Amino acid sequence: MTDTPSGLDRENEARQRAAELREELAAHNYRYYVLDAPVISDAEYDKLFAELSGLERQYPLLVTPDSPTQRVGGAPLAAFGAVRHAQPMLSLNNAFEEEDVRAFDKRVRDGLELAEGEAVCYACELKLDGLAMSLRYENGRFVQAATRGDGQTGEDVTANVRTLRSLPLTLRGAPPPVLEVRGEVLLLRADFERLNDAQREAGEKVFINPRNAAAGSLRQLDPRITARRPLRFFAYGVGEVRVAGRDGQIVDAPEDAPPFDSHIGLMQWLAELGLPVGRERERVEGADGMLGYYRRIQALRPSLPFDIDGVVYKVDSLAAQRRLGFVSRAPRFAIAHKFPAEEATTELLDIEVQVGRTGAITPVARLKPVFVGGVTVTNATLHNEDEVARKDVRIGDTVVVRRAGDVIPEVVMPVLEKRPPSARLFVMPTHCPVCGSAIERPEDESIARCTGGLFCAAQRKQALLHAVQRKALDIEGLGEKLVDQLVDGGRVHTLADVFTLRAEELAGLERMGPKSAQNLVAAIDGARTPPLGRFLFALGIRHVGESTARDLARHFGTLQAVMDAGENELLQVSDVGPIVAASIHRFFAEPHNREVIAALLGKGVQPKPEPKIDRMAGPIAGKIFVLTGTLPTLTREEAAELIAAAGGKVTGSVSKKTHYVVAGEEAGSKLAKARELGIAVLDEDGLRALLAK
Ligand SMILES: NC(=O)c1ccc[n+]([C@@H]2O[C@H](COP(=O)([O-])OP(=O)(O)OC[C@H]3O[C@@H](n4cnc5c(N)ncnc54)[C@H](O)[C@@H]3O)[C@@H](O)[C@H]2O)c1
Ligand SMILES: [Zn+2]
Repeated sequence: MTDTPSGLDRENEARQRAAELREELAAHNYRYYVLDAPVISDAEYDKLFAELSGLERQYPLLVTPDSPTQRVGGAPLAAFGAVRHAQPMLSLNNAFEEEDVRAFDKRVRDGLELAEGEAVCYACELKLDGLAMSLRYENGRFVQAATRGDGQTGEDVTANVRTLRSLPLTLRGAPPPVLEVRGEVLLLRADFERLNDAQREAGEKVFINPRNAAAGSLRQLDPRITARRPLRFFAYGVGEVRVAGRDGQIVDAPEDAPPFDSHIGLMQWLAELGLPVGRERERVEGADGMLGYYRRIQALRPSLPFDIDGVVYKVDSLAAQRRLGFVSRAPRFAIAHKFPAEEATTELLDIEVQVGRTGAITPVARLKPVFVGGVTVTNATLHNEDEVARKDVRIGDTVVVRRAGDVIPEVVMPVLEKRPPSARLFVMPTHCPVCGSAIERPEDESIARCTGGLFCAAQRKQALLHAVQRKALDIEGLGEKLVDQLVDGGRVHTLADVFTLRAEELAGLERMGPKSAQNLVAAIDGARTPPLGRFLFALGIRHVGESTARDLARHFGTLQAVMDAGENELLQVSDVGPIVAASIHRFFAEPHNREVIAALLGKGVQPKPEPKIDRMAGPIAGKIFVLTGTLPTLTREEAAELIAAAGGKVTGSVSKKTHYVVAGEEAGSKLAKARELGIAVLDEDGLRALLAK
């Protein structure tokens, strides 16, 4: 039996596998589209889908009409009335790699029979990650809303969609007799967080992601529930359109009487009718144009107010779109270029605990390595004990892991269907795994802490790493590995010891050569005169973040003055409340802390006093700034520091209270928001001019 399988055997095998895949995909479709309760990640689904498409390409006879590759979505839920779409609602083909985009451009050019040098114009859009919706307007009035369903027949969700505040019930301008608008219904990320908080509080099920929450909210049998969820709609196309023709007859658009002849023109027209249309739209030329757009949006993705799972490219000319036409389940003139998935499922191998700088014990999930959000993830935070219990995550579970933008990867939830009988509950250890001290959890707090304090090497290491980070003393080259060696070797006990390190002894350590040892000593020397605010931040006083530290420095002027301040004096500082004041006071009352500070001063560390400023003077005093995008010469921290030094305040998000938005290159949604609210927008020069006043 050394023969390779015959062609027939292989085809039989392929037939069997294709049947399996079809069945599996159909089950996932049902869970995803009908129940809004998927059990595998989109990336895994896409993999199965690609496997089936591959088999069907290889053995075209295996294609069945009911194959998921030939159809869209899932069957409509019978509880809703059925709506037959006047024009089918299709899906999109996917591109994952650059080559896929180039191949798409080639297919389009071939389809349009273009000559070598002729480029195609594409309309590029965000691929909104919500659910597809068709809205029907007759003579400018909203009459019906339907989900995509299986593409031919959708669910009648008119009563629910009527509750969307962002949707016009009457169109503006000169609406046509019949207009079917196609678009996406979604929840903004912030609204999703709020919704989940509320669900949690009410002890109800939390949603995996905004898409899932939007789908669940929309397909409610009780419109009053939908009404309470702030769903948004963004248009990206049309279905049936009938306009008044030249001689007053009602005709199909755009063939006979186009009020628009390009996709971009169409979107413009929809916007003029008062419909919310997607943002960040761009017209580009050729494959390079599309790929450039992809990169710009990828950079913007974390700062967008909603989830997107890619971008969509559409041939801009509607005449060209008609010539290209459709394949079974998707148009030939468009393609979705997907971003790396932000969610994936993997196995939870173990739950360990990490000890933080203040002794906080964080359960951390050890995962079977999984590719998510563009990187391989092996650990994910579980926040705290209550969170583990609330999510009901167990060791041995298959879990959904999410890594969005630069955020720390997080375990979202277990896949209960896949829980093995051997799955174990997590038990919070009673003693610190690093120093053996008792772990305690005050009754009214969610965080358990190691009581070892300075005896706990884990806490000392974290405290050191905190002190030397860029925003504090900024000692480059003193990383985790080195701190581990210095603390474990007994060479460094407190921050003060760092300032006694010599190049010769450092050079002997693992991964250190004479050159890097010299550099590190130079970096340590350079950190001897930190601004007082950074020095205070470096001390790691509980509840004292970067900006509070700076406020303290400004208010008191010198280290001694801060150390001597009573709680009442501390309360005079802006944003310092009783808890923070008590924490600061307690910190400086602790003899050990005073000793460390004295030792630091003894080793030549001299915090630079910051000029006291009168927050009520100067043009910027009391003004609220938001920074966005990349400025030509200043880093974000530098700009923030300049603003703070002049008495302004920098916050993270744009609201009505914001006075100025400082925008650099690739500024995203914050800039748009500023424009929307009519807030003054400055570039770097503008900021400098304001500061110079
Ligand atoms: N996890 C699961 O079990 C499971 C099951 C089924 C499907 N899925 C996921 O759903 C995807 C397939 O779903 P699909 O068929 O809806 O395809 P899709 O979501 O990948 O793409 C088509 C949809 O994109 C939307 N869209 C967003 N922005 C758009 C724009 N600017 N222009 C045009 N359309 C835009 C439309 O709603 C359209 O229907 C799979 O790739 C998979 O990731 C997952
Ligand atoms: Zn400990």
